[in-house]
Amino acid sequence: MANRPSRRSRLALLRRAGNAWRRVSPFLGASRGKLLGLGASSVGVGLAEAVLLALIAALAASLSEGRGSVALSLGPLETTASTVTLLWIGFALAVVRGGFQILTAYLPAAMSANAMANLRQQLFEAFTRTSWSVQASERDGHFQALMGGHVSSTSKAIVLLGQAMSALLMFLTLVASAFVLSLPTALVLIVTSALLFVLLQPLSRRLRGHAKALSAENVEYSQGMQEVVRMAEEIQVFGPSQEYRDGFHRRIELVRLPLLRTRFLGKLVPVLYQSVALLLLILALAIVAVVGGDQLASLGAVVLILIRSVSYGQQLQSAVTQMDELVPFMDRLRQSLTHYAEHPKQDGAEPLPPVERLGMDTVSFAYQPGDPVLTEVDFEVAAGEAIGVVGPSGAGKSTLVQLLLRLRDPDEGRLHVNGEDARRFRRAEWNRRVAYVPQTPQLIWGTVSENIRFYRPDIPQEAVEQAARRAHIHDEILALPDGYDTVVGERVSAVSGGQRQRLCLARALAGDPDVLILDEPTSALDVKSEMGVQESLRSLKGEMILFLVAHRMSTLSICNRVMVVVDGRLQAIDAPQRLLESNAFYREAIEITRQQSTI
Ligand SMILES: Nc1ncnc2c1ncn2[C@@H]1O[C@H](COP(=O)(O)OP(=O)(O)OP(=O)(O)O)[C@@H](O)[C@H]1O
Repeated sequence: MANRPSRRSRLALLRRAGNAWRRVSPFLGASRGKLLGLGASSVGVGLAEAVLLALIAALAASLSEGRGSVALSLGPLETTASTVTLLWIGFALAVVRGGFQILTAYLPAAMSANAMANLRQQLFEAFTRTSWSVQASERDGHFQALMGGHVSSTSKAIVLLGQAMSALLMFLTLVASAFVLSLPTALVLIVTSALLFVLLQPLSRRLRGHAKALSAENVEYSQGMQEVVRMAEEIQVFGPSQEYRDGFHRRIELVRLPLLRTRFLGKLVPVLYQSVALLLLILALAIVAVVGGDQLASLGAVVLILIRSVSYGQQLQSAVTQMDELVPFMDRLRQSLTHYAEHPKQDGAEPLPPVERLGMDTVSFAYQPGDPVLTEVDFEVAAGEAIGVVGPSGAGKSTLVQLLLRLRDPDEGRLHVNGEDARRFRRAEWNRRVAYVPQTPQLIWGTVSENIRFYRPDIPQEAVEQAARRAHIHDEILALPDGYDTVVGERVSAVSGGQRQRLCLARALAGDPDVLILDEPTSALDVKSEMGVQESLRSLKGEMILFLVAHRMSTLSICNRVMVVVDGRLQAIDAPQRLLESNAFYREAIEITRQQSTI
């Protein structure tokens, strides 16, 4: 029973090493070859060093005694050579060791840089391939935190893994050399290292706990930071109140404490290791002196090997400790990658024919089980129709749009195109034929042309300009300082709100879609800009299926039919004139609009 804790501790050490390896190895990818190279170079360093140390000890002994030749004892190999020869051999060994050492510095750096680039690509790919429901459920800043801190922590862990492996192999090579030179020395080395790891176990465990808290707080902090940038304009307008400042300061404080604890313990463990190791060494040397007897001849080499081993042991301990700090970051990164991969966008295999008819068959959808947002929605529209979508706030209009865009799939029922289930068709073609202009369109940092083309290099410049003409923005683009080459972006005021809306309309039209969905296309616009967008839509009518989600009833003037969505149910879908008679919500909304326009 008495030796139970220490056995458990030793097992814990093995577990820690295994855990670290299990966590880092999935991120190694193509770097495994480099890891093998690193292992080989480390053994090279260790061997060169062991022989060099024995040589130095022998040379020092012979020089102090003023002899011209040196009796060298390397375990079973006993030889005598001139001092000059041994000096040359020593010189060569030092150069060889230096060469291996350069490799042991280069390989972890290369592994880390590759891992950082690969991980970012992997993460980016996983994020873009995952479903909209997963992307939409993440808080702002989560992905940025993963791409930033978590990826660099993981690549740092790879450097540490390399360093740990190097230190371990050098340590083992020295232990093996010590076995050859002196059995008691080797035993002392093994016992000392085991004791050190056991003694430092509790501290390491605490360090892992603090590091986990730090990772969680870091994600929170990044999310908050993201909000600071995203809401910068509103904050400027509303004024950064004390409450806002206090909230952010609290976030900064929450990171401070686990950071302090993690950093402190991270530094303390190696320092303690050094002190305890030196104490144990003195004890060990005393034991070697007592039991070593005939080994005392090689005492110089033994001392040198002990000191070097302590240093490698310390490097190993320090690398493992630092890896412990990084484990939570790697865990979170792996969990996110798995989560993204487990929820891929569903795709169909068949090519999408031109959309003649589009509709829903008794579609129901819920974000949370048991809390339906759409219930048994049933309709069909034909090519060329313009359909308005109205309903009170929170009725489910935007959700309906997301289903039409195939960003989300119905829980029950089906979305159908030309009578076929939409899920059968390839998503890439759907994305091209079913275009969308969101409520608050976003511009990318790039030229006007790049904003309209939007990463679809197959769209020629003529099509870009044609789309701009159809969106009634071509002339205004030509009036910009560099025309289509003018750089615009989220915070560049080169374009007004109305122009931005029409630029995004041009973006949607550039792919020559069969279906165009506009979410509140004019809600944020002034009257003149609204008229511009209305004009564009009027000219598009009949060319494609148009869905106009609208709060402003004036937007509906071009619609053949209007859908009224109330409490997630499609209350009616009919011609505006008929709805005036048959639908209370529609009649009331029109009446309010009329009253407002006569004010
Ligand atoms: N991502 C989401 N997760 C959970 N619930 C959501 C989500 N998005 C919307 N909802 C809920 O679904 C319901 C319908 O929202 P939706 O945005 O579709 O309505 P809407 O008619 O477009 O509203 P508005 O006119 O105000 O934009 C609301 O109760 C809303 O809170």
